[in-house]
Amino acid sequence: MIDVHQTLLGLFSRAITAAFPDLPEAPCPIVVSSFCDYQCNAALPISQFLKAQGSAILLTVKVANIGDASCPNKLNNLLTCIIFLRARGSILESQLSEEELWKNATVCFKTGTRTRFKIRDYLIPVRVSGLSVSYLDVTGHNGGLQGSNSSGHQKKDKEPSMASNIYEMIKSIKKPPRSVAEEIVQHVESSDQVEKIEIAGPGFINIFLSRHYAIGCLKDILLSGVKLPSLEKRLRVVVDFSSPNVAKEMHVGHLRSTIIGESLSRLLEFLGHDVVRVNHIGDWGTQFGMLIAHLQDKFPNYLKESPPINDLQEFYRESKSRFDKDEDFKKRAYQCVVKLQNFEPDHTKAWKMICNESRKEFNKLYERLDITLTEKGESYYQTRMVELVKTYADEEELAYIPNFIETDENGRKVMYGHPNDPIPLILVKSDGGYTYDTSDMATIKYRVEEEKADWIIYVTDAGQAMHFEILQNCAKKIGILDDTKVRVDHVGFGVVLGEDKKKFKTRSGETIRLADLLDEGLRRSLVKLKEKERDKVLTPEELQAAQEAVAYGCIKYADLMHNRGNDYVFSFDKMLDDKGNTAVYLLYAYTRIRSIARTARVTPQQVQEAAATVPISLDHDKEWKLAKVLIRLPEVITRVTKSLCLHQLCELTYDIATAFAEFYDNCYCLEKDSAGDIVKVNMGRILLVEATACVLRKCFDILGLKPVSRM
Ligand SMILES: NC(=[NH2+])NCCC[C@H](N)C(=O)O
Repeated sequence: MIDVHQTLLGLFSRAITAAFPDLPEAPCPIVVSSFCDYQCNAALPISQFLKAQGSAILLTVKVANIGDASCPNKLNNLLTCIIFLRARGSILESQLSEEELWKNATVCFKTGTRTRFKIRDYLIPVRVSGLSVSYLDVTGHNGGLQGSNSSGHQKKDKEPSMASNIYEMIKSIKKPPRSVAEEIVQHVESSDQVEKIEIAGPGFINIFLSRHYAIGCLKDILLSGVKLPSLEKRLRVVVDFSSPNVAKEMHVGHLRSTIIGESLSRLLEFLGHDVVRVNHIGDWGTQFGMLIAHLQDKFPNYLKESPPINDLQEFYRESKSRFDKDEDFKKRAYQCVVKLQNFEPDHTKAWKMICNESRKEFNKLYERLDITLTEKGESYYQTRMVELVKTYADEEELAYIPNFIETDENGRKVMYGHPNDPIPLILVKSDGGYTYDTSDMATIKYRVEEEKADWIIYVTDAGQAMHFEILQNCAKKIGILDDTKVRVDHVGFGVVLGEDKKKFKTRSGETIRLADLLDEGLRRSLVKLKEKERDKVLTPEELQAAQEAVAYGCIKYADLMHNRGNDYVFSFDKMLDDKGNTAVYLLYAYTRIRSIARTARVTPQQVQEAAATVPISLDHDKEWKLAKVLIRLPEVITRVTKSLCLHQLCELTYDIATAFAEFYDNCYCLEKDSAGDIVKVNMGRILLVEATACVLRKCFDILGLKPVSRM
């Protein structure tokens, strides 16, 4: 499967270059294209809007015939445009906050010439699916397409002046838009994907996707699976996620990191990258001093006999309270840290025991949620931290290298990566100990130099954004990181809230144990299944598989479907609803799809044979609509690779399920006689159904949902 959207933009990019060879050799963010069927043209207000942003606009390419027609035609250009920007503003997503978008939207509205609407009244409820906004490089520079701005690699400083120059050039073409459009269309190479191109109104280009092409594409899916073209360059990607802390509790924040990190890893693996999934657990640091000291007191025989610590969190609380109250204990705790950091054998053994207890708990959770991770915690970097500090923060050595590190008024060795950084990175505490910063600095060095990472992704709560920003700045400054060679992303996420919109806690105000949360999910999903009397229909094995798929699937999906930057409200009631955008709805859609071939008694073998000979049926509107959603998968994957926002893939998955539901309601795959016996099987449609199952399964796989055939 290829990214049709990109391909079409490439096609037009080349056509524009051919039609206007004098346009300067520079990337020019110009074109807005919409994958949309509706009538309204959004060109004018979008142009105004983008021009105000300093972008040059040549023309709007409207890719018609893809997507759905849910956008009411009556709305005028202006409204359409704003809905459009709001619905899928990939340009805006990374540049403008929602608030700024609204500000601009209003400006746009005010400068428009049409009737005034109360924009907000119209906008919010409209769901415009199947729209995309992209930059198009007019000149073919950079191989034709300018990546979206969200990758962070764009040379932002050059852009505005370049864009306005180009804008001037474009104005100097001095042709009416319609003849500009005609000229461009004349230069479009013939393409498999395009059925026809029409010029509409004052000069909008409408591209109609070819059904023949779509049929071929779906047939490929049936015959060789959902596959993407091979990568230009396979990257080594370190995804640092989950990363709970030993002995402290693993909380919902870690759950989010685990879910998002796992899905991102799956997505990047699907693309063909070499993904290293790292669990950077907090298994080092001063808290181990008190834990070891407490272990020695509580289980003096620990070296001979494994201590029965069954509640590690309670153990942590006990040692913490001793540490806070008892000066002698505190002193001993500090000595233990020093011994541990010097790898003294008995202390190392005690430390290992404590870590093992934690690890058992973590692993149970990973197993339940089907998470794959390799542990390489903070402790792994101990000798590298020593080395790092020696190289960059040693008093004697400092004479020989540029003076990056300073000693602050508290006697800490600190470093500013950028003069604007509000706080420094703390490499060495006043007592000589290392910090979270020190270990992350040593880690980034290790990942670049030894792990040979091309891309490092940190998945943590948004609260750590500043830490990673400063870390990157410092790493660049001392030459550990070259950000033109290594891409670094902090994938931040918001807080999980309870239904009362406050921090997610138990009724009595304690942090929720993740194992309890999963158990509760299982309990509730079983209740739901029983309400529907599924226990009477399914075998015990099927029932259990459904129960787990629903419980774990709904927790994961509820997390992933929200824009990760926002806080989200954890509600079992909402996530277990079988109507609306939930895992339950999607899982049911999948079982329904699976049941069609089963009812028709068409075997997988027969599907394969038919795929090679019978044409897939795409004549009916609803068939066509479903097909168009299915072939958007590569486009969405590309987008998520840039934004690292998985809700975009959730949206597509939901779009597929709803397009399928419409198709299913309108198009019979089987014809039955009055006795209920099948008299005819529409194989062309069965093939479409099976292709839908393939694409949906791929989406499920990335999102961590387990498809079940019966539920
Ligand atoms: N390299 C990193 N800093 N990874 C993230 C670690 C997350 C940390 N253990 C926490 O619980 O907040």
